Amino acid sequence: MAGTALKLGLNSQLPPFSLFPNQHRSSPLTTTSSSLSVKLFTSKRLHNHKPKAVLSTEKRTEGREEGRDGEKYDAIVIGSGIGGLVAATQLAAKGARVLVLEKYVIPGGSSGYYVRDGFKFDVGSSVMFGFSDKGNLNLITQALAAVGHKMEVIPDPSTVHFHLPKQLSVRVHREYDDFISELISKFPHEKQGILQFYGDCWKIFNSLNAMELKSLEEPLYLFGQFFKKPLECLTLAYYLPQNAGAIARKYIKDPELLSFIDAECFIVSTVNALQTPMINASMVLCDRHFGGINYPVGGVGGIAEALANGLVNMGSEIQYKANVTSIILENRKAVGVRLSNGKEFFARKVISNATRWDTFGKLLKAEELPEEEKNFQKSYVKAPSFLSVHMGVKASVLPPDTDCHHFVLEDSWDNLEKSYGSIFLSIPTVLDPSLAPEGHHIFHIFTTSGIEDWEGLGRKDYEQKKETVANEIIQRLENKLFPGLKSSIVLKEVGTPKTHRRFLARDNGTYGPMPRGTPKGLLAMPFNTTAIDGLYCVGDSCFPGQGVIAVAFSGVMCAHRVAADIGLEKNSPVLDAALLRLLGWLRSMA
Ligand SMILES: NC(=O)c1ccc[n+]([C@@H]2O[C@H](COP(=O)([O-])OP(=O)(O)OC[C@H]3O[C@@H](n4cnc5c(N)ncnc54)[C@H](O)[C@@H]3O)[C@@H](O)[C@H]2O)c1
Ligand SMILES: CC(C)=CCC/C(C)=C/C=C/C(C)=C/C=C/C(C)=C/C=C/C=C(C)/C=C/C=C(C)/C=C/C=C(\C)CCC=C(C)C
Repeated sequence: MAGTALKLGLNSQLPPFSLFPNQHRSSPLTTTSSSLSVKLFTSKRLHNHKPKAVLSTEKRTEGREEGRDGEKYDAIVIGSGIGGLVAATQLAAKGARVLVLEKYVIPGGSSGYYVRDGFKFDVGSSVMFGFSDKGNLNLITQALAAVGHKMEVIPDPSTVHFHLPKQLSVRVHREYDDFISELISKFPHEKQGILQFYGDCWKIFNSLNAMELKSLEEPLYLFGQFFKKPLECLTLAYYLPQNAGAIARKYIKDPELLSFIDAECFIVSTVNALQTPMINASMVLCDRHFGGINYPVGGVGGIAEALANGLVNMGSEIQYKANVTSIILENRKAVGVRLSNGKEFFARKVISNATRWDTFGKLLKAEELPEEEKNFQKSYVKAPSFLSVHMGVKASVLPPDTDCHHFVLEDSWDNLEKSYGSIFLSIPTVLDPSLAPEGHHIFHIFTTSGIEDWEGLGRKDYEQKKETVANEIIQRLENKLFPGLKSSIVLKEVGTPKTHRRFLARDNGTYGPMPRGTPKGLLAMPFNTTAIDGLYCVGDSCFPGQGVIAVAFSGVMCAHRVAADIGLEKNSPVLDAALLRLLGWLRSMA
């Protein structure tokens, strides 16, 4: 096997991840061969699979990576975002032999990290759901446990502090009663409506939390759950096609409170409540109080490192700098992948953690877009990307008791969904000071921004525009929350949608799918199987959508469906065909 073999440990010296093209540092890893292989042959395979006869021609064998024992892999996963890694590790834990191919030099994708001058920055969100030690929805804890890892976490006393028009300030406390009391104190005339709306969210959350979470595309599991938990399943089926905004309007009349619920939804879906599926809204609006928001010690990047490490410990592999450029089809069945250096790998199943736009627009570019994907693209568009500013600041700029996460929308609710309209800010050093040099904090600021704003500019104009737009955002934060912010900055790096596109390999740098109009809840969202036999998708362009916890669930679902298809889990081909047809029909109704 080409490439350098190395062991990935939690404390391994990984190269700094950079979202920033101009300042990207070279690292020891970047000077080695074109694809790095991480292997550890410690655990025994739990089963044996016969290789498929279709791989026998000379041309196909040339450059083909043979698996250990001369077998090919059970599954290849394209990309090591949390969605891809959870699918891979869950499969490995079930006994499959998996190969993960990652374009970049470290795992994690949007949940990666990079280091600059002693500051360790999370690339994407620092708000972590699913990390508690109770219930069924702590999917990150469970994903790590499946490969023998547990991370130390720091409980966040609040999820987010909202700073909204007309000086409306709401802190989402970890304790549900504290949050509800604060909200009712701002809207006393809507006490009943508030209790009813959030009460409905709890009904859904409790149903989700009562279920064993596996693939909704696997009939034996799905029918089993209906049999074991009929009420919970019917509750979920009832809410599946509904959106949070419509339900909020049943109980609440005050437009400002409805706008607040829009903001609650916007921070997780980048759309307003009327377009946010009720199941997704309930998941986040309740889990933040049930399991709470918990920050992993050492930063979010540790999750992907631990999963990659666990994967290798289970006898599977991950290769970095492995840029998949196409999925190999044979008789319209996905049988392998080809890298930019011409190398080919073959497996029984191929799982793409690239977005659906990248998977069907680039990796399968020769293929006509399948009907199901056309329908997906009719229902969903690419959400805008982000402008992100990572800063190191002097600690003195923080007022006492500053919360870790903030959402700022100053003047008008009309700006909520506009580019640069609202500002997200995370200060993870409030929870974990080890991420910055002593006496300093990290500010990770981001705001929605479309790629069209950044294209067609010369190098100098692009750099200048980054500076101008970032400074405006910083000025707004200085005016609203942190007097003296500008003069406290010791390090600043600005990433644009182009940066996200380049380093995360996401079409237009998109944050994920966004409904084109008012969706029927989650009904139109595709699961993991695709119209191409042998090809599965995982990540945020699959059910249930954006969010680290959401893509972790898509990874769990994908691994279960793939495991059933390769005989590692029970399956029933007759029921499979019927359920997949039914689900396809339901999606076409949405
Ligand atoms: N700023 C942010 O907060 C931000 C930005 C974008 C996405 N997100 C969130 O991150 C999560 C996305 O997780 P995910 O698991 O779906 O995906 P991901 O984008 O995190 O990871 C995909 C991985 O696949 C790799 N990849 C893509 N194409 C490849 C190819 N052709 N060959 C090899 N590797 C390839 C990428 O390098 C990346 O590491 C979602 O929750 C999303 O909403 C957050
Ligand atoms: C199939 C049929 C037809 C029927 C059946 C019925 C049933 C049974 C159903 C079931 C269902 C289920 C199970 C479902 C599930 C779901 C889930 C789990 C979901 C989840 C979700 C999640 C989410 C969405 C999440 C998200 C999150 C996010 C996005 C986050 C983000 C964050 C950020 C951005 C940050 C912010 C920051 C600041 C403020 C600073």
